[in-house]
Amino acid sequence: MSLQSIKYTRGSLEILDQLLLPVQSKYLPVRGVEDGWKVINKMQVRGAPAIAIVGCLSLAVEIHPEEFESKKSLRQELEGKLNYLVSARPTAVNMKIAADELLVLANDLTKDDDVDVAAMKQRFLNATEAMLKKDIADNRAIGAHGAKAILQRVAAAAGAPMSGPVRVLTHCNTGSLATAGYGTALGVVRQLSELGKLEHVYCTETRPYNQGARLTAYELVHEKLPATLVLDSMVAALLRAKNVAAVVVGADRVAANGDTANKIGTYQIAVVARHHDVPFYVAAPLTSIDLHIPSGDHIIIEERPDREMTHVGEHRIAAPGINCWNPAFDVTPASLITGIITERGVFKPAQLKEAITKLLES
Ligand SMILES: CSC[C@H]1O[C@H](OP(=O)(O)O)[C@H](O)[C@@H]1O
Repeated sequence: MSLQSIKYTRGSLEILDQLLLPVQSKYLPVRGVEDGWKVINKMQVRGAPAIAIVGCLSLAVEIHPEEFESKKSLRQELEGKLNYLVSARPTAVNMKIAADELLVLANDLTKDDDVDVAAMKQRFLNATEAMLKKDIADNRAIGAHGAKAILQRVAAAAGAPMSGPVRVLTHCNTGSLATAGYGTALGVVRQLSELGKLEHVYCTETRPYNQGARLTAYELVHEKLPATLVLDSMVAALLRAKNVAAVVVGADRVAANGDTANKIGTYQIAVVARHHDVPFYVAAPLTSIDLHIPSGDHIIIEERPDREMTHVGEHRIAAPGINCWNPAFDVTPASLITGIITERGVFKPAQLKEAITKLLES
């Protein structure tokens, strides 16, 4: 069993085909941007951070063997292919943010007379490769901030100086299979476990792609964490019966006001959590936060093929001819979010824009 979603050395990229998990662990070669776009669009690799990393590394492996006649021609190639990669899936912002940052780098290097075209290509390759280590470091920081925030919140609610082990609920897959490693919301779960403070983690099935049943359960079993799979329809009954201390989920795009687009079903979990007075946290790196949009109303929600709902593999489970609505994400309003856990700290939605702006300026 492997939890490494991405295998990369300079000139070579492979991704773990997540459509085959948990039954088969198979790596696919990604030889360039066309392959990168396809494996992202087909969700053979998925997860907001992993999408950006695989997209950018697919460009890196494509340009690695190429010689460019000028910096201008290299920059033009980079811009066209980065924009193409952004189109693979519209909701997660990470690929767009990565593309914008790499284009700023390409423009700066184009203008720098002390940098020749070979050096410019090397600098670009270095920048894409740095995303792998940075993502894992960010996730460990998210895990630490998130575990501390949840334990402090639980202790305060109990009027106790410290919290004992807690039960948490998570949705979809936000672990090593959605990132370069460790995970975001699942990174918080891992950190709680490392602190000896994880009594139990519940993961939802997450229909129709079943990221929870197929991927999160795979990760949790692999690491022998105390975990139980629940159906998406069980969340209200779970929060009523099982003393869940907190909900922690991932994000695909967080708007400036804290509204958060995440896997379909997240919104109704947040509503149920509010009804049961269970704190609801979003765990997301700064690379998932889009300060360019004021609210969740501006987030494009990807709609995916009906077949993802009507079939499980080759087996039809829905009546032929029935209409389907298959949005891959929904938007949870900031009013239902207790805190947004990032690698730079935990922020209330109302604090987010000012706090992140200051961090980005510093
Ligand atoms: C850290 S992954 C963030 C996010 O991405 C997943 O969506 P998908 O599986 O469609 O790529 C899910 O919404 C996770 O919460």
